Amino acid sequence: MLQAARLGKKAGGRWLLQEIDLCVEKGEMVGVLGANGSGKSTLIRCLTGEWKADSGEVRLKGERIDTYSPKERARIVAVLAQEPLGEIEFTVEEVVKMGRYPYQSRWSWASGRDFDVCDSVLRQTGLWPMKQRQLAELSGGERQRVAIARTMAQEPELLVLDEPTTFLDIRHQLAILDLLKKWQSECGLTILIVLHDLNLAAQYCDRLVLLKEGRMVTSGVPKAVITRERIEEAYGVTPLLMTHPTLHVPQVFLQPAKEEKK
Ligand SMILES: Nc1ncnc2c1ncn2[C@@H]1O[C@H](COP(=O)(O)OP(=O)(O)OP(=O)(O)O)[C@@H](O)[C@H]1O
Repeated sequence: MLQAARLGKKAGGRWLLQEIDLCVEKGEMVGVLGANGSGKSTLIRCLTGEWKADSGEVRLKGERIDTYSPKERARIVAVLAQEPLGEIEFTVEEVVKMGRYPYQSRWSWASGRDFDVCDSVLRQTGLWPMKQRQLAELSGGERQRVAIARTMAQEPELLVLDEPTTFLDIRHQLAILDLLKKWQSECGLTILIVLHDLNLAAQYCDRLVLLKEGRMVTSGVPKAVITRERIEEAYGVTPLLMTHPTLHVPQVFLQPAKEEKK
């Protein structure tokens, strides 16, 4: 579905990203991890064609990403950026309908299918009861759910999300990740997701990619990536690791720095 070879990005006279080789297979959920400033958003921007790479290349379904028109690309890839939706003057339903723009031409606005898809997405995301409300009236977490619903209405083959759970409480974090997982298994959706929560990443992702200072430290199944050595290397903290009692994936426990004995 998505492939990067020796990908690099430069800005302000330095390399933000270097030598990234990555392959995301159809139907996989791949998590991108790394400390603040390690290059996760830069990687996402280059992989989705928002930024042009300065070295290497990105291929989407075998074709170079820069050969797609924006509308062609939007029928394959939906992106949920890190910046939340602002307090724009639209209703929830209107924002979700914006997700249908790649399927509409100048001459044909919304069709019956566009309405059906939007209704189904509003119901699946629990937004149906608030569909007539103005976005400006919603909480940050509710607005985030609307943003996710808009990407779902786009019916992409590849969904790219940059920290989608940031503003959500634990119930809504799980609800959104469960919804993504259901969508992945029922429709063969491919997901690339930046997550700060290592435990959720281990629970939901098939594979993980760990970045440090713009380079890939390691990639692989959660058990291979979330190890004491790798976490220490990437984040500079020493975690306690245990295995999740039912899911059998690694889980990270943090501990305060020990005070020196006087
Ligand atoms: N347009 C830009 N010009 C110059 N430097 C940039 C630009 N955008 C990002 N950077 C720098 O590139 C590095 C990686 O930034 P990026 O946003 O990709 O990190 P991140 O891993 O997503 O961080 P966070 O977890 O804080 O969101 C940072 O040092 C950042 O300051």
